[in-house]
Amino acid sequence: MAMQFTFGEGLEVTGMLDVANRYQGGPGFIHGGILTTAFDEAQGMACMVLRRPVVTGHLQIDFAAPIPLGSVLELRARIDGTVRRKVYTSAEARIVEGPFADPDVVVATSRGLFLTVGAEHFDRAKDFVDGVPVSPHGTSSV
Ligand SMILES: CCCCCCCCCCCCCCCC(=O)SCCNC(=O)CCNC(=O)[C@H](O)C(C)(C)COP(=O)(O)OP(=O)(O)OC[C@H]1O[C@@H](n2cnc3c(N)ncnc32)[C@H](O)[C@@H]1OP(=O)(O)O
Repeated sequence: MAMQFTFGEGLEVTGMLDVANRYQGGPGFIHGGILTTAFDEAQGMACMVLRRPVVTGHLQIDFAAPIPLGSVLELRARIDGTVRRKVYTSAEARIVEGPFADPDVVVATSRGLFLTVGAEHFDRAKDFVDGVPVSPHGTSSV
């Protein structure tokens, strides 16, 4: 998605997303799944301070306002707390450039539970991680 991330003071991470035309859902607006992916990325990135791999266990998005194509979204994400392997995160999105830009208005929010995992979690994928997965028909399955 080519998001740009910066690590601020404390535990907050800021991600920027250009809402490109290819991210369209309904006519003129971002697809909800794209916005969900952006939150997943931002909140996953916020977990990097733990210096352990994490995966998303649960993600809950509140779509508060439509987000137009051509805008620039700022997502601020952070860790709210940890319990054992559970990492509780949250994030908000604001339109900071382009159509409907207003840095005081939160257009979407997210709460996510991430789980720290060991290397064995990804070991199971080692046979198909080297390159694009291929179907039995020899074509990309992505
Ligand atoms: C060195 C640094 C590396 C950095 C590296 C670079 C990173 C650069 C950032 C990139 C950012 C990308 C961010 C995208 C990240 C994905 O998109 S990951 C892909 C999507 N997610 C997945 O594929 C996960 C699939 N699910 C699973 O593999 C397993 O269900 C999980 C999540 C690992 C959990 O399984 P498990 O390890 O067996 O966990 P389990 O022991 O059952 O439960 C542990 C605890 O979590 C709770 N729990 C587990 N699942 C859930 C759930 N879904 N809901 C609520 N509670 C749950 C349990 O109740 C339990 O709670 P406690 O008993 O401790 O109170």
